[in-house]
Amino acid sequence: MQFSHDLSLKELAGKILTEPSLHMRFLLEDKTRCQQLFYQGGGISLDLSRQHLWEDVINLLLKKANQAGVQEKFAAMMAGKRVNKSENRAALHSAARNPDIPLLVNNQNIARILGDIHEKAFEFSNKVHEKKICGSKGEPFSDVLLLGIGGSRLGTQAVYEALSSRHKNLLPLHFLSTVDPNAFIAQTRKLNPDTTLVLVVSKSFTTREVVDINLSQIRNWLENAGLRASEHIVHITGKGSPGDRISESFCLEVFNIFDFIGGRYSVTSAVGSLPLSLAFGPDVVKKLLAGCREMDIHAARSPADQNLPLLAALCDIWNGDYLGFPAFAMIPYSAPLRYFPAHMQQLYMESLGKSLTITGETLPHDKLAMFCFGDTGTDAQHSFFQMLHQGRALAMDLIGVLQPPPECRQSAEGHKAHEELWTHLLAQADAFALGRSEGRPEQLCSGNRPVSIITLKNLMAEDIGRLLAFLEARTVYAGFLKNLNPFDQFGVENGKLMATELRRNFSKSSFSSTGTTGFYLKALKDGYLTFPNQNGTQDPPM
Ligand SMILES: O=P(O)(O)OC[C@H]1O[C@H](O)[C@H](O)[C@@H](O)[C@@H]1O
Repeated sequence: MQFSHDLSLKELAGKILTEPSLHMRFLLEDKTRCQQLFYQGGGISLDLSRQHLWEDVINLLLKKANQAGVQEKFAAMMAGKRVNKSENRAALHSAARNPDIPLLVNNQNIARILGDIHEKAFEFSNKVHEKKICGSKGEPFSDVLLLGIGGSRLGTQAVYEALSSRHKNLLPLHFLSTVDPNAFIAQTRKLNPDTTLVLVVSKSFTTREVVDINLSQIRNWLENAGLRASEHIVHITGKGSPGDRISESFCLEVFNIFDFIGGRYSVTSAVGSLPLSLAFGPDVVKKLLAGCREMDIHAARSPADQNLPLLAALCDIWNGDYLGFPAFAMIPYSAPLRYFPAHMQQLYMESLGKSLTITGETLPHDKLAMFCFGDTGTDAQHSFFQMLHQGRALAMDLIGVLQPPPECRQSAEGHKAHEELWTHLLAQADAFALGRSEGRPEQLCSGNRPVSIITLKNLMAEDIGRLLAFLEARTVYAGFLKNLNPFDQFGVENGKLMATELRRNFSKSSFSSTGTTGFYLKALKDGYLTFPNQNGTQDPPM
């Protein structure tokens, strides 16, 4: 790429979109380039060869990272500095996986405090498994129902599903998040209240859906079955929250989480360690934490040009801010990873969905973070991939798992299925990159879509920990590169405030709310029988 010397990232981006010789199909012919863009670290690999990258671009991106001081900021985060400026808090999710290395913040060893809570969770889980803690009728627990939403549910569910494929499930976990009564009915229908342990996970313990509606429905469900609800309910909540200051007559046990670990970063706090140790036993959780720790160390200590989460974040900045891709799709070619895209949606978009920098500048529209969405392969190929091949171009993350499930060792069909899965992953990666230049006009594909391939060795707890911590560190690095605060979420508050006002109107039967909102409130108040209409009059009952 001779001409690229002395050009800025913006000028290079302009060339990429107009210069035919820079099409991915030519870049991929350069084997040395491909080797250089294949990275390993923290127990995973990251293949950036199908990105619009070559040495000069990488160097300019690394220079940008250096100027922004992102590695210093990352180190400050891990050391407990108050990197969450708007809330004046530290962001110490990494301390939750490193209990043996003291981390002193305000004369308190935070790592030990978090480690002791894990120990308490492990002890509690062991007692449940040993049937020393049972339901109020004396029956051993057979199921765990987790009430929680957003960061208090998504990460744990993603990890639970992933671990279920390789680790023995001692107790099944069920999840109830939304306030929709259909969800409550569907979940409780399949559970026996006598043998159900309920974990209420809410950092604030003020989230209406969880602690006001679903928890009271669950209490009634337990009490109507003749049980003492308090002996079936455990709180996982913020230190000092309303759920922490509760008397023993209300719940069996309280496990604390802290304001220095945000919800979407909280899987490796008690938010995940208690449900996951109930589900798989403490040893599996310890391995999950060890996998996270390995990636945390890689993310904190590797030089920038070998640092996988930082390189992935730089790629996000390059694709979004310079090349103008509006979104990236995360596609795990692995059914057990099916909830990771949902977890990443919250992690990435709640962390980076902001337009004001830490220093108060407004980001221009074309510098806002990309959307993130996803689904599993090969299913996604048969739903929305058509658009990605020939419609609006996006960036893609394809995630593959090297080793097939152990059951496949004895089965030729199983091996064949695993190879077929990888064939699809690689075929899609190449199809997005190379496109199709021969055939009828409607068959042509322009290609040149950026794709990263992330590979895990297996789906053991350590592998899942590495992936989890990689996604977290990549998100944090992207936030630091954009000079955003990746740890607050004030936008979410606005919807909550609006709901408070509507709830008030609803209870006063006041239907003068904005626009058509009053029509809906009235229709609901009228007994759910009619569609809302403009006149406030009733349509005939359905
Ligand atoms: O754990 P809770 O306090 O119930 O909060 C649950 C969720 O609430 C809000 O929607 C926040 O935006 C999320 O970050 C948080 O994870």
